[in-house]
Amino acid sequence: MENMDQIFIKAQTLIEALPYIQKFNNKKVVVKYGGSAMVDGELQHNVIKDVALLKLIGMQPIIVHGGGKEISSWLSKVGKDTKFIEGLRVTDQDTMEIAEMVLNKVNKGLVQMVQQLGVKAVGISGKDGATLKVEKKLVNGRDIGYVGDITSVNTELIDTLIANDFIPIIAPIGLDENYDTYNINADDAACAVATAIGAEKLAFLTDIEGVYKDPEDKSTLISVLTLDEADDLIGDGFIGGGMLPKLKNCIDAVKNGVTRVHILDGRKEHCLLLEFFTNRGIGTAIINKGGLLDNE
Ligand SMILES: Nc1ncnc2c1ncn2[C@@H]1O[C@H](COP(=O)(O)OP(=O)(O)O)[C@@H](O)[C@H]1O
Ligand SMILES: CC(=O)N[C@@H](CCC(=O)OP(=O)(O)O)C(=O)O
Repeated sequence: MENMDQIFIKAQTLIEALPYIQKFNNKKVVVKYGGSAMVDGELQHNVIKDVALLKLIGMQPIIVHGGGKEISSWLSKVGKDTKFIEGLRVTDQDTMEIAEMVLNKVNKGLVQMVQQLGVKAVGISGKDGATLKVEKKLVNGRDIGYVGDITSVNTELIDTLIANDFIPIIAPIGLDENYDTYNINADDAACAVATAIGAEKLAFLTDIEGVYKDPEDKSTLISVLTLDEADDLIGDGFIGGGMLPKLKNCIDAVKNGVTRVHILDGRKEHCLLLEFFTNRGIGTAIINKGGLLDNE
């Protein structure tokens, strides 16, 4: 049984959250939920509970999800090799079909979890309502298949869902001008959506504490990165794998007016609540030089 001290600490935590709850009331926040932080069911339920809480206390959360690990696992089950170039999956037609099936499955699984908590959610992909239009993305001039570069975001469907109290849950698939299906890096999709809807916050949940100068050395975690510092880290080759598109998207999001962009460890219980509602910032915040830190 809880003693009075423990109950008092809980009450204090709620009071500490009050100014943030007021500040973010009715504000749109995009949560990019990466496949690396989806690896077990309990973890997913915890993340989804936090997002549902954001909604119930008056914020407008939008989830953009990945599922890269699950796509790779299904590709290997059917005996298909998978290859990444600069953090992007080389996507031929068969890979596209499997990626779409897996992302739709992940999407509906997340919808199910939100609904189970008594909060309304609708799962869509970028194809629905032509939300995400793309053109073929070239990597250093190289064609890597059906990988889309977002050319426009039609926010009509997202806005309608928010206006009707649903949490939109978006899978990173888009259509090109010929209505062909394209695979979109989920970080690209989250950044484009956050920018288009004028989100106040964008939080990337991944499987690492934040950006490290040296990922092998846990003492090199960077808590705040200005845009110039982030550019330098990329230029100096400190950033690899899936962190590369993520950090590039953080830079773009800040440049395009999203004031608070964070990379958080989605494996850490309640990382969203800790970042949003306490003055103990966690993970890496990417800010404009001179920009306010999240919880200032
Ligand atoms: N400098 C760095 N700091 C942090 N992570 C890095 C860095 N360089 C490469 N990474 C890798 O990027 C990964 C995160 O990207 P990714 O696996 O695509 O996540 P998600 O599926 O959440 O989008 C980390 O697990 C880490 O291995
Ligand atoms: C083009 C491209 O790379 N698309 C990604 C889409 C899913 C994704 O980005 O998932 P995570 O956020 O879990 O990495 C892929 O096929 O893996």
